[in-house]
Amino acid sequence: MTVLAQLQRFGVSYSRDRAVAPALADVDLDLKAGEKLAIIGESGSGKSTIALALAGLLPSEAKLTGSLVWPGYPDRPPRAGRDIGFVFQDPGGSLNPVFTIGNTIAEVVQVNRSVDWHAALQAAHELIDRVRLPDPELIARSYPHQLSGGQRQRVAIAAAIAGRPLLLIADEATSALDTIVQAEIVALIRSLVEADGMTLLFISHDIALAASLADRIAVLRSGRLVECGDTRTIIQEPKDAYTKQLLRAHLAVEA
Ligand SMILES: Nc1ncnc2c1ncn2[C@@H]1O[C@H](COP(=O)(O)OP(=O)(O)OP(=O)(O)O)[C@@H](O)[C@H]1O
Repeated sequence: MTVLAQLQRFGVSYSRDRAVAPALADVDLDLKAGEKLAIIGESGSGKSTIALALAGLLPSEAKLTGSLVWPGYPDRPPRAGRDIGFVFQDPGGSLNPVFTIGNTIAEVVQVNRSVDWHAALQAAHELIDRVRLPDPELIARSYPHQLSGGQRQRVAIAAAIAGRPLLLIADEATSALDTIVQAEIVALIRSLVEADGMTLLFISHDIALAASLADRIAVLRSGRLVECGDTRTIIQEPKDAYTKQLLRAHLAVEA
């Protein structure tokens, strides 16, 4: 597999109240083209910071160290919105409440695919169908508040893939959903990513959920990468004490 993005001794520090706080330090991580990579770790471990760095969306005051390169894109790194689609935890927050679902998705299509509004709306209906929402015509005319949380997340996924991205980043995309809807959304993400040959970065605090989807798992703790390997090895033969702790905590919750 070719490397899509490569982090080497990569670090990010945010300034807060004139103090500089490291959010990531010395991270060495390759994101391979076409893989499903999960990043797991507790709240504040730096997961979203990696996602924002890849998407070029870190705040301008963030201080970067080490390197982040896209070997296949030496002149222009992939751009968020078109080349990189994002799905966040709170679909309500990423959908404009006064736009219909159809207009929201069509706008993303139009911005990224240089088509007229009619074609963009048509593509929006097709995307609504692709994320397996019933009655695309009706959904397209609906507003976000008229949908359930799971349906809104499907819409957010449709908007995220509307620009035909090469990389989809799902940042705690299922955390606000109940277990059954969570499994449905994970299955949807998997099928879309595999059908379109996208690379997936799946960010979660839930090691079991990550294992159900990912080819590889990277474990972050306090801004440092403690372990990274293929999913089976991480789950069956974790090397790091923190990974073992995450697995034990999951088993305790299951019990
Ligand atoms: N814009 C910012 N300004 C200052 N500090 C920030 C900023 N964004 C994140 N941080 C800090 O950086 C650290 C890593 O945050 P990050 O959001 O990457 O972690 P996370 O693992 O994604 O957490 P969560 O699962 O809660 O979203 C945290 O200590 C956080 O408070």
